[in-house]
Amino acid sequence: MANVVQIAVPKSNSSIAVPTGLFIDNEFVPSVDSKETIKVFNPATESVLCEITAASEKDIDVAVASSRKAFRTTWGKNVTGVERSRLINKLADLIERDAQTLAELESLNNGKPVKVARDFDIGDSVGCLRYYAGWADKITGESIEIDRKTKVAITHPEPIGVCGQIIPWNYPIQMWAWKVAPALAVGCTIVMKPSEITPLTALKLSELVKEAGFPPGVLNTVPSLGSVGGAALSLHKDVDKVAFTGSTITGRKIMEAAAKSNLKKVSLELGGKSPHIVFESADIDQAANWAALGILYNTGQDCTAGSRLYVQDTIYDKFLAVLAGKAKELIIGDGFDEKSGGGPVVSKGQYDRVWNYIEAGKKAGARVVCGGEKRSTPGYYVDATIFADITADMKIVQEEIFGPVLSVGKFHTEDEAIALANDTTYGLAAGLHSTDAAQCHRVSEALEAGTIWINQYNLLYNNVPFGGKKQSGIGRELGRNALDEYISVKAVHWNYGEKLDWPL
Ligand SMILES: NC(=O)C1=CN([C@@H]2O[C@H](COP(=O)(O)OP(=O)(O)OC[C@H]3O[C@@H](n4cnc5c(N)ncnc54)[C@H](O)[C@@H]3O)[C@@H](O)[C@H]2O)C=CC1
Ligand code: BAL
Repeated sequence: MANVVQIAVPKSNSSIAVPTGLFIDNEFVPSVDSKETIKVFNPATESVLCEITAASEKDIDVAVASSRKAFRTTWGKNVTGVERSRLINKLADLIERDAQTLAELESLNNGKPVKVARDFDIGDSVGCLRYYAGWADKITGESIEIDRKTKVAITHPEPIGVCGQIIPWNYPIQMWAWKVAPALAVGCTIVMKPSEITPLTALKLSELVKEAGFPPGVLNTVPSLGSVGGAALSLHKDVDKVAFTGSTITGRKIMEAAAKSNLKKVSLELGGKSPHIVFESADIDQAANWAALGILYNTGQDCTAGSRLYVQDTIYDKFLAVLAGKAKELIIGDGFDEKSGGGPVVSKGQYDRVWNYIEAGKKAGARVVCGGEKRSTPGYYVDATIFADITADMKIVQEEIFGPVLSVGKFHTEDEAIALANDTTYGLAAGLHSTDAAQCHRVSEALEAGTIWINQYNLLYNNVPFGGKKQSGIGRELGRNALDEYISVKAVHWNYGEKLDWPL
């Protein structure tokens, strides 16, 4: 297999050179013991883009050993926060320099529009790296008073060690940045396993990690099947922490593997079935804009997708009509077409999964307000689909779909809205629209979710923590809180004056 493949960029005469090997010790290398490859597809055309090396369990061992060596020698506690900050900022600069190419590659592999990948995913990722670069030299411990005459305790926030990072396919670059930035800022080393569905930008970013000047082994990249590389990382006895974003079912497997192996620290950012409530006092046009964004952004392939919408009965019909109009306005099309606001879903597997849910919704008797019909052209496209008059027992109301499929129901009282919203095993996010300030406060207090949006939806900021309650996850990403996920606090007790009388 070629070490580098050239991937043609549509509507241009250019191509993007993508390394196909495993990135270990700052070099692209073949597997040590396997000839397995991963076929990478373009979801807009259903065609194969290239084949890349699939890491085996032995390759994971090699990558972990390399990251351990770097942790003990060139990174970890061997490098100052100022230097870590400088390197992370340099990496951010290089990503910003290559934003257009990275966005085109992201679009080719994931389907999302180039402009969305460039201006949102990559723009946000650069900001994320810079935010954590700012933290790198400000991670301090404290001195704790015990007895001023004799003793003090000092805490040292130490990097936890070698981190396995397992990321999904819905935001391949952004999830990479959310994981990599705080880990590097603290001084951890990383074995990154991108999704087997979207590994290309993680490989391209690895070139920039080397160019930025990070020592070999600080960040290794090992594309692999989840059941091979992901499982091996989770079970590895020399991995100190696994950070994961993906499905709840896989999150559960990772926790089990951590428990069975070395009790490594685990942080999980999992699925959701997030409720979005519109009260009668809301600005209807604005609430409809946010509700449309909530379910259609990234073609609904978003852990925070506002996939259950509850509208007060007094405005239900009017709101549905406005919302359906907004949903039809968004163009879901080719990622290289400037007019597209959304692309295809990521894969044949995801396409089939989403259509199974749409069929289940129809069968269960939910009313189709818009969408719900397949296109006859190639590409894994799913048009915005809104189901109304839902009931709580329907599969489309209970389960995460991860596509542009919205379930809408009505409520009469505030208490009823809260009960419907919280009737889920998930707890990632929730939204509400109201112009009654007391109601905004009351309802946001009552909603069981890690993120609540009031009169907006789906906006996240690098300096605000993000994560789930209930079965949506453990731990927090973004903000200062994410640093704690990569830190092990050491307490040093220092005696400079107390004499111990013996025996007791
Ligand atoms: N919370 C989120 O952002 C995401 C949620 N999902 C949900 O999961 C559904 C299924 O998508 P999948 O791609 O199958 O998700 P998944 O959770 O299986 O995949 C996410 C990552 O986990 C890895 N993985 C898979 N099995 C593993 C294992 N046994 N041990 C360790 N790592 C493993 C995969 O290789 C990938 O890198 C989606 O339809 C969606 O509902 C999927 C991706 C992201
Ligand atoms: N939108 C938050 C990141 C995620 O979907 O995984």
